[in-house]
Amino acid sequence: MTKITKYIEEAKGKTLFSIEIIPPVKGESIQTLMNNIEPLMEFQPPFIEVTYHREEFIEKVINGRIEKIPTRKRPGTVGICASIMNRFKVDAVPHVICGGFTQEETEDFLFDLHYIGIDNVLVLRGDPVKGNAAFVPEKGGHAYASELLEQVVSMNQGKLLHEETESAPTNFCIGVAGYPEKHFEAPNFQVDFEYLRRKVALGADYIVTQMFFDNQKYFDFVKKCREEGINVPIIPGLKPLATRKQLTVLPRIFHLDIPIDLVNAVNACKSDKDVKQVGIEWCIQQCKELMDFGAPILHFYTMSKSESTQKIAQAIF
Ligand SMILES: NC(=O)C1=CN([C@@H]2O[C@H](COP(=O)(O)OP(=O)(O)OC[C@H]3O[C@@H](n4cnc5c(N)ncnc54)[C@H](O)[C@@H]3O)[C@@H](O)[C@H]2O)C=CC1
Ligand SMILES: Nc1nc(=O)c2c([nH]1)NC[C@@H]1CN(c3ccc(C(=O)N[C@@H](CCC(=O)O)C(=O)O)cc3)CN21
Repeated sequence: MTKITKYIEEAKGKTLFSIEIIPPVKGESIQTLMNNIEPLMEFQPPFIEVTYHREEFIEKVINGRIEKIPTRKRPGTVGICASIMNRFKVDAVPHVICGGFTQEETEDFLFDLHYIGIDNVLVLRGDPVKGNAAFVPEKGGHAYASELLEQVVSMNQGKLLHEETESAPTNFCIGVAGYPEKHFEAPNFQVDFEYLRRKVALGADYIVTQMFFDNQKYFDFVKKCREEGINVPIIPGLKPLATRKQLTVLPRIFHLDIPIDLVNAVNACKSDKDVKQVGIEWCIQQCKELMDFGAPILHFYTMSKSESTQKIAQAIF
């Protein structure tokens, strides 16, 4: 399988299209997911990213006592990756997270990916368990994406956690997350930026950004990275706005600003059907500017729904 950085090199400046999907809720048909990916394949994404979802805790009454049961709402990241590679003949890029994994479990997980022919991973810390305010690392696991990244780099060098002898090296191309409007937990932009710098210094091959609705945030971020010697590709992450509720939900979850013109356009809408159209048009405009700027790839957070992304891709590719 091909490395993301190679796809970018081979495109020779042409902007590529990629998508991110989430595994289905357990019990839902995988066919629904495939039916949503299918219409986006005409835009030839070289890869599809697949998110990873950690356990959640549900409360159940067992023998008269309330117990917390760990359960996974969206299992199957590795299986979905394999399925996508088989069916669409594109690369799948799984998210690999720190949360819920010991280092040993991470090592085994990475071997599974390696064995099914995955050569790209997006290395993340991951979100806190649903309902918890703060991220808590697993005992014997990683607390930050940079630590997990070091483990992947070691495996690429044939070094395992506990084996004395050298292992056959893996060959992962490693992506990391970057935040044009800073990560929500970081005390300020500069502090967050220093951690990004560390991730790249340790061997990250490319950056995928958090979503943004104001291109200037991305332009400034890229400029800052280049000035500070971060020279890896910076892939913008885009989410077409789809509901009025997202005007408040997205800033709350992701700590990003929504430009006044977009807010006004959404508030002028009569229904979410109209909001969807506004979201599509806004995103098309963003994409055009990002292409002119020379963004290597436009990466869409589709949430496994194809409609808005398909319309946007039709307008720009
Ligand atoms: N493309 C994207 O933007 C994506 C982002 N995410 C989410 O992003 C969130 C964070 O993940 P990452 O950015 O991978 O985490 P990270 O480990 O790089 O950073 C997490 C937070 O810790 C801080 N930090 C990093 N290293 C530190 C250190 N050594 N000491 C003290 N503080 C440190 C950072 O400033 C940031 O606030 C997660 O919630 C993840 O699920 C998920 C999927 C894609
Ligand atoms: N902190 C964080 N966690 C993630 O999992 C994540 C990021 N950031 N940023 C990049 C991608 C994009 N992701 C997402 C996640 C959710 C929505 C979303 O649309 N959420 C719902 C609201 C969900 C809620 O109410 O909890 C929405 O209606 O917009 C979009 C992109 C997942 N990834």
